Amino acid sequence: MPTLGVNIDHIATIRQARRTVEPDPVAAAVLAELGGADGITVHLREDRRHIQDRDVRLLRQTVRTHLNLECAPTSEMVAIALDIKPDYVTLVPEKREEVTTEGGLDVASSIDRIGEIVTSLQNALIPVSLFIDAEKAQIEAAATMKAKFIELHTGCYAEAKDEASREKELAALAKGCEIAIAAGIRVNAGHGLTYWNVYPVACLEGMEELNIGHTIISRAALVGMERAVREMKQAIRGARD
Ligand SMILES: CC(=O)[C@@H](O)[C@H](O)COP(=O)(O)O
Ligand SMILES: NCC(=O)COP(=O)(O)O
Repeated sequence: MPTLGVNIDHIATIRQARRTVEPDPVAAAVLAELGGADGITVHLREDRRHIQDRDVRLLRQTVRTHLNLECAPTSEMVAIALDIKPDYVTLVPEKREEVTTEGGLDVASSIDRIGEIVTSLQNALIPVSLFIDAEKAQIEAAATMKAKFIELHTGCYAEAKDEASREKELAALAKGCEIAIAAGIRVNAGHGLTYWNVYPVACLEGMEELNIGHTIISRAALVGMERAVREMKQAIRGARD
């Protein structure tokens, strides 16, 4: 079974909605690890819409499992990664106006530019994962760059509208795993996975780690609601510890 990397971006989304100090993603990472997370993932976006530089620096010191820093392949982000030294870096595409990551990184069209970034990070002993679609040309480009990992983008699978399309997307992910593993690349996957659609992806041969965020943070907000209200009632009564 694959391991679970918990993406805590959207704890920071809630904090940034008020530009305050709570909820703290660093505290969320500790709780995620207590719950069994095998790794912590954060996406430091260029527009800093959720995770902040301070979060990544503190997480580097506090995460006890492994820290996966997702970032765009830009010189600013490479400099941050080289300074902070996460356990691995996942290069992802980024558009300022998008609501969430749309599609995988097109590494096949930028072998020289992205290959240089992969080499500089891996020379600094930071393994690189490339967040790509499960397409042969993209996987072969990742192999050319000698990236240690790929992360297969599961968004199309997650958004499939009917069973036939979901099966087609799952088959593409399975084929992607097969091609990558044959090329000596380790395989992770993520984006849009939920409690309801995760199992078939978890069963794919050779899948190492699933990075999951939004659905876990959403569920955490709901399963914690009753207790949070009870604690506020106690606080109003002056009875909170
Ligand atoms: C690359 C990826 O799938 C995650 O980083 C995801 O995008 C979560 O962050 P956002 O919600 O900011 O897109
Ligand atoms: N790389 C995918 C990720 O970290 C989490 O994506 P999501 O579960 O928030 O869609």
